Amino acid sequence: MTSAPAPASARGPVAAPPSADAPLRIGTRGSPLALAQAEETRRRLMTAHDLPPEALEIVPIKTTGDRVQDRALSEIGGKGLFTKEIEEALTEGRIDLAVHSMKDMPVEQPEGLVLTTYLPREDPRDAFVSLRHAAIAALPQGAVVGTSSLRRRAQLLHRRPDLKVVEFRGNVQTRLRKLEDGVAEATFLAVAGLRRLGMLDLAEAGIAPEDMLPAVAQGAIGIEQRAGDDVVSALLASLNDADTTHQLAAERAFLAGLDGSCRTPIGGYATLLPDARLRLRGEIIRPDGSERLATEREGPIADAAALGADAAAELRDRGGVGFFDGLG
Ligand SMILES: NCc1[nH]cc(CCC(=O)O)c1CC(=O)O
Repeated sequence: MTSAPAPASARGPVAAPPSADAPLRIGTRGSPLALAQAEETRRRLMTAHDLPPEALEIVPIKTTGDRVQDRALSEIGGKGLFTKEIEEALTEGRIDLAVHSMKDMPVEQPEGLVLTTYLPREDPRDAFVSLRHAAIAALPQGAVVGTSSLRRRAQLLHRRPDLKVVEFRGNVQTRLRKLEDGVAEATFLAVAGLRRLGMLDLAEAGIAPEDMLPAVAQGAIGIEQRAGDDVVSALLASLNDADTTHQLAAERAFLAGLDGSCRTPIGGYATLLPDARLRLRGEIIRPDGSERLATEREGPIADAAALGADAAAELRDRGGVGFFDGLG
């Protein structure tokens, strides 16, 4: 027996808007930065749908990356460290959507989950943070710099092979204390994170992308949901930023083409041009900074992903097998 396609409401009565009794649950990491990003998402949903704050519940979730504080992130392994537990909660229906720093998101999502919404991107640049020095160029010979990012480490050593890089983990407050304690002369943080935390005054000016190419998706917040959850899709639809979507399509295709993970120093940043075009800059750097390979693509935004994949293929060929070997 055949039947007509099920109407959209076949899953039950037409969903009521989120309310204090049945709030929309927003999953996030519990760090101050992650909570600020979840709050921004909540504010945007409240404004877009005229909802009271109680209709949107923020649910903090601890991830492996939050739990493991004593080892370098690159040792524990790859991307997904900050997303796995949150995605499990989403799949199991304990939350309705998840807010992520796109920089920490693997290029592929687990079965049944989709990234549907990018908020307007914040400043993508890295910030130089130091209590004594104004910029990288002002650091004395042999100075110690703290970072846990393989990309920043490799980029820095490429420019300044004399510097010594030490592992620097923890949240912004922890890292600042380390600077005060003299563990390092300087560190780097994303301008976007500092701004969202209201701590931008800590940083000297952001570093121009020409001098330190940002990580793929740095500064962008993405919202993940269950595929086919029409209620959540409808609530999120008006929040998506088209420019950010095009930038990330190019950058994430570039990362995917390089099989990027936390273990690989990769920079990728796309900017929009007039006439619906886009420019992607990408680079790979050996972990010790000894070699940097860079490329650029320009084309219509409709080809964003193809431009990213093409740039990655070029660098893969030029770098050859083993380019990323030799992690210190
Ligand atoms: N890996 C941690 C992380 N993930 C996203 C940000 C910053 C915010 C952003 O890029 O949107 C940070 C901290 C930092 O790099 O300073």
